[in-house]
Amino acid sequence: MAVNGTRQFIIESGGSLSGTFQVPGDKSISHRAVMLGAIAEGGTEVSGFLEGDDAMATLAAMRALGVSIEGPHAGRLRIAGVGRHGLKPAAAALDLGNSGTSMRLFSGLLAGQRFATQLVGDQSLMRRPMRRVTEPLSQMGAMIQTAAQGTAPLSIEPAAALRGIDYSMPVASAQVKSALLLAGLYAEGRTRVTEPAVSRDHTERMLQAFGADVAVDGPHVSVTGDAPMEAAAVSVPGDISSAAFFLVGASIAGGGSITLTHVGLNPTRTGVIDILRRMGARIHVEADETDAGEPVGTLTVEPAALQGIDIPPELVPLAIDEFPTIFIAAACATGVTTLRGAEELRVKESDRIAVMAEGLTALGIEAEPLADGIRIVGGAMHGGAVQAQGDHRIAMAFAMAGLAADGAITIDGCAEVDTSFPGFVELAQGAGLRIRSQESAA
Ligand SMILES: O=C(O)C1=C[C@@H](OP(=O)(O)O)[C@@H](O)[C@H](O)C1
Ligand SMILES: C=C(OP(=O)(O)O)C(=O)O
Repeated sequence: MAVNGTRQFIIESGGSLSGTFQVPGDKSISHRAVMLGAIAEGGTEVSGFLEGDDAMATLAAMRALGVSIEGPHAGRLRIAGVGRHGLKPAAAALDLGNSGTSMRLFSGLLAGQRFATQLVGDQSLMRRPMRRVTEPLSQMGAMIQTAAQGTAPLSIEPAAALRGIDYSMPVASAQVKSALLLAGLYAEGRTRVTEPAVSRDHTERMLQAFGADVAVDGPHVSVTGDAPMEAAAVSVPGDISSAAFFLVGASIAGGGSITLTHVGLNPTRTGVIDILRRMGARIHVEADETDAGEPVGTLTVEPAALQGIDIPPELVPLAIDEFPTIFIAAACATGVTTLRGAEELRVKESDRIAVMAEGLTALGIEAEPLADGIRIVGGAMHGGAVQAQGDHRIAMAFAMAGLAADGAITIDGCAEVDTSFPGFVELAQGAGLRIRSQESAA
C-alpha cells in the first residue's frame, strides 16, 4: 500500500454537481499509445494523452529505452518510432512509480529484447503480484525473475528466442493478456491467449490500427510478429474510469445535472454504466463517431433514488477500477448491495475491499468485507475522517461522498490522485463539489 502521500482532501457536506466537462485522457489507451508508437516504424501522433503520473512513467521509461518523444504539449505527443528491434538498453532500472499497467505491459514488451532491464516502482507497486505475467512469459522462453514473494523488482535478461504459446489465463486481466501479446510480437510462431471473461481490449484494437497481425476469435486473441507495424494516429478519449466519479457524484447529489463529453465508451469498459443503471441511476448515453478505433460519446447524469443490487459477476472485469466509487453509490442506495467474484480488488494500488470497508464504516455505513467482495447496507452517511492509503481511486470516491454526507469528510493519503486524474480537485470544484486540498502533517 502506498502511504507516501501527505495530501489531504476536505469536503464540506452537500452541494450539487452541474455543468459540461471533459475528463482527462484514458490511462489504459495512453500507456498503449506510447508503447506501440515507440516500436512502430515512423512517427506516431497522439492527441488527448493523459498527462498523469502513470502514463508519464511509461513515457519516461520509453525515453530511457532510447525513443525520442516530443511533448506532451496540451495532450499531444510525437513519437519517433524505432521499429520492433530499435529499443536500446536503459542506463538504470526503469522506475514505473505507482503503475501496475506499465510494469506488466513492459515485462512482456522487454522480455523479447536483446538486452537486460530491471523494473521497479513505488511502495504500492513493489507489493503487487507479478507472477501472473512472469510465469507465462517464462513458458515463452523469457528470462525473467521476480523477488522471492513474486513481486518486483523484475529482472529481465535477454532470452535466446521467445516462442509463441497457447495460454489460458486464470484471471480476467487485460494487463496479463497485453503483456503476452506484446511478447508475442517478438516470438516465433503464434501466441494465443484465452480469457476466462471479457477484459478491456484496447491492446487488440490498437495493434490492429498499427497493422500488426492480430486476430480476435471470441475469448481467444492471437498475434504473431510477422507483419510490420506502421505508425498510426491515436486520439485518446476521456477516461470512463475518471468520469465514473462524476457519474456517482451527480447521482447521489441533491440537485443539478452534469454532462461529460468525449468519454471513451468501449464496451469492455462500460460496466460502471450498466451497474449504476441497474441501481436506478439516470444516465443518458449519446454515442458519437468511433475515434481512432475506440467508441466515444457524451454522458448526462442527474440525481436518482438508488437501490441496492447484487452485482452480476460478469460485469466485474468491465468495471474493475470503478468499484470504489460504486461502493459510494451503494452506501447511498436503499437496501443492500453485494459484490462477489472481485478478489482482484485486494491486489490493486491498495486492498480496495479492506480500505473501502474501513472508510465506509468510519462514515457510519454498514460495510462487511468478504474474501472476494463486499456487502454494503445503504443508509445515512455521516461526516468523518477516512484514509485513502495512497490509492487514487479511493481518494476520489470518498471525495464524492461529501455530496451525500451530513457533515464534512476529511480524507488522508490523497497525493496519488495525480496518477490517473491530474486536475481532479479543480474540475470537481468547477462542477460544484465543496472540496479543498491541503498538505497534511505526515
Ligand atoms: O490493462 C490495463 O490498462 C488495465 C487493466 C486492469 O488491470 P488488470 O488487468 O490487472 O485487471 C485495470 O485495473 C488497470 O487499471 C488498467
Ligand atoms: C489498478 C489501476 O491501475 P494500475 O494497475 O495500472 O496501477 C487503477 O488505475 O485503478
